[in-house]
Amino acid sequence: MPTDTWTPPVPLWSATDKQSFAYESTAKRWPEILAGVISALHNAAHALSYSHSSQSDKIAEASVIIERLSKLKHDMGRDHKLEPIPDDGGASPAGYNDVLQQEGWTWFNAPWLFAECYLYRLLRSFFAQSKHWQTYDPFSSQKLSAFRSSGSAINQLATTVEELVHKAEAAVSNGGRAATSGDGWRTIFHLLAQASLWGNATDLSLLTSLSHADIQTLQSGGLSAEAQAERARFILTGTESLDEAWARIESEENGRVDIVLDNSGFELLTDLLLADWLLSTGHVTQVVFHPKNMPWFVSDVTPADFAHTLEALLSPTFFSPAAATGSSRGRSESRQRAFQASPAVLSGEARAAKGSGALQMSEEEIEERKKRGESPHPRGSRGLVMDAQGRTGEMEKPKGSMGLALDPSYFQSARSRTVSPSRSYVVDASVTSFSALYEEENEDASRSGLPSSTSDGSTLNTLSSASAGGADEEERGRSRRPDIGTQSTPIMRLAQRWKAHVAAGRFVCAIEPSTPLGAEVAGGEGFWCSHHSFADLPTAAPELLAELKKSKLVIFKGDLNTRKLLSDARWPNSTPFAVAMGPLAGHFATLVLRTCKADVCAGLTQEKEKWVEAEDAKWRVNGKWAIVVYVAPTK
Ligand SMILES: O=P(O)(O)OC[C@H]1O[C@](O)(CO)[C@@H](O)[C@@H]1O
Repeated sequence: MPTDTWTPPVPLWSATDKQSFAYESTAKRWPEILAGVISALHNAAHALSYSHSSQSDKIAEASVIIERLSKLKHDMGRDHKLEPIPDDGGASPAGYNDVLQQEGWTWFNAPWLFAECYLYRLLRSFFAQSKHWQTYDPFSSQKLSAFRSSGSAINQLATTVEELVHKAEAAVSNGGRAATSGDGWRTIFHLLAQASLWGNATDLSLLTSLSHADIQTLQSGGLSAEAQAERARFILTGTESLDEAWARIESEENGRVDIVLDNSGFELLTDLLLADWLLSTGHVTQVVFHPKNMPWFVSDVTPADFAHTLEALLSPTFFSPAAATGSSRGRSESRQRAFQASPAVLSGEARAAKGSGALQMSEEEIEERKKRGESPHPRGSRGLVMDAQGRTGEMEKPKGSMGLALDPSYFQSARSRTVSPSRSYVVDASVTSFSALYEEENEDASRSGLPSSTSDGSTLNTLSSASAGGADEEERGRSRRPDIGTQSTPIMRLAQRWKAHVAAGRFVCAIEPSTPLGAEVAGGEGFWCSHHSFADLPTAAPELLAELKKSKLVIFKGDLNTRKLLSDARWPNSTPFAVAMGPLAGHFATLVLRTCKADVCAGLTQEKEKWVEAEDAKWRVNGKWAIVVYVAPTK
C-alpha cells in the first residue's frame, strides 16, 4: 500500500466472504444499479430523438456508453480483474490505478469499499470521456423523483422547524442566549439531530426494490417527542453523544459547524433544517456543507444537487400542493409537470392503453418521419400513458419499446410550450438546466397567483469567498422575514431563508455548485471521492484536514461516510469508535449520525451487540438501526 495509506490491524470487508453484505452487494445490487443507469441513459437518448434539432451525435454517443456499461456489468458478474480507470481529464484516477497495479484485484476479491468507490469513479469516466454527456448525472432523475415524493414528510418537518427557528430567534433577540433554557435547546438539538439521522434511513442505492410509497412510510414519524422516543431504541449507542456534541457547540459563540453530506433529497433537507436551527441559536454563525464532486453511490449530494434543492424548494409546484400544504386531498399539480421532472415514474395503474405499444416508435422510425417532414407523434397518441389521476409509480414498459417507456404526447404538448423536452428530461448537472425545468412551472405559478421560483442566478458561496461571522446583524438578516407572498408554504419560506444564508455566507457549499462534475476541486475536497479511507485524511489531504480543524464540530452523515471513517474493516463491534478511526481520531470534534447499512460497525457495548443480534439478525445492514457517536478533539 502507498505510504499515505493507513492499514488497520484487522482485515477489510470483502465479497470473498459469501455470508457478508459485501458479497450480496457485489453479486446483486451493483448489477441492478448498472442496469438502472443503462435504462436511464436509454430513456434520455430516446427523449432526444424528439428534439427539434438533430441530436444524432449525442444519441450515437449514448449507445457507445451503454455498450461500455453493459460490458462492465458482464465483467463484474464474471469476476474479472478491475481495469485501470482511463485518464478522463477529471479528478485524478491515479490513486485508484496505483493501488490496482499493485494489488491486481478482481471485483469479488477487492476490498468491498475500494471496489465500490472504484465503480462510481469508473462510471464517471464513461461520461467524462464523452463529448455530449459530460454534465449528465445518471442518477439525477431518480434523485429528483424520490425527493418529490417525500413532500408530505418534508412539510411536516418544515412546519415544526419553522416554529422552532422563530422561537430561538425571538429568544436571542429578547435578551440573548442566557435567557433561553440551555436544556430546552439541548432537547431541540436532540430532535433535529435525530431527524437528520433518520433522514439517512432511506437512500436510493440501498432501496433498489422499494416503492416510493414504502420510502414515504419510512420517512414518516416527524419530529414529535413520542415518535423519536419510539425510535430511540433503535439507536444502538444511545444518544449521550448528542449531549457531548451540544455541549461543544454551546461552549462557543460564532462557531462553525461542518457537515460531510450523504444523500440528496429528503436527507439533505433534514441536514439543512438542523443547520438553520443551529444558526438561529446564535452559537453557530456558519455551516459548511461538503458534497461529493461526482455522482456517487447513487444518491449522494453533488454540488449541483445542493443548488438544485434550494431552487426546487422555492417552487410552488415542486411538491404536489397537497404535500406542500399538508392537506391529504386535492392534487392540482399538472400531470405533465410530474412527468416532466420524473418521467420514469408514472403510476403502476398508468398502464399504456391497449394498442398504444404500437405507437412507441423506434428511433429510426422517428428519424424517417422527421425526414419526411411529418410529426414524430402519431395521431391519436395523446395521453396514452398518463394516469388520469396523475399518480406516480413505476411505468410499465410497452412491448417492443426497449424499455423506453415515454409518452410521445407529452413531448408534443411540451413543444407547443416553452420547454425543451430534451432539456427537461435529460436532467443534467448544470444549474441552468434545472431552472429550465421550472420555467413552465413558473408560468403556471404566475397564472395562479402563487410566488414563482426565484432563479435569480445568485451564485452560492464557496469557502474561499465566505467568512464566518463577518457580516453585521442587519446583513445576516437573522430576524428578517422574507416576503414571498401570503400563499407561501413553510418549505418555501425556509428555502428563502436558506438562500439568504447562502448569499450572506452563513451556509457554504464547500465545492462551488457550478464546478463541472468530476473536476479536480480546490481545498482537497476531491478526497471524499478518492479511494482513501478517512483515516488517511492527515496524510493524503492535509489541506482539507486544516480546513476541518477550523470547525467546532464536524458531522459525518450516513453509512458510506461511516464505512470510510472505520476503513470498512472487520472490527469487533465493541471496538471503541476512536480506535477504529485510526490516525484521524482526535483531529477535530466528530459527530457520526449513521443508520447501519453495511457490515462494519464499532462503538457498541458487548451487551448491546448481544441484544441486537437476538432482536434482528439483519441489524447491520437493513437501515433500521443506527449509531450516534461523538469523538472529542485531542490533537
Ligand atoms: O447513503 P448511505 O447511508 O451512505 O448508504 C450507502 C450505503 O448503502 C450501500 O449502498 C448499501 O449498503 C452501501 O454500499 C453504502 O455504504
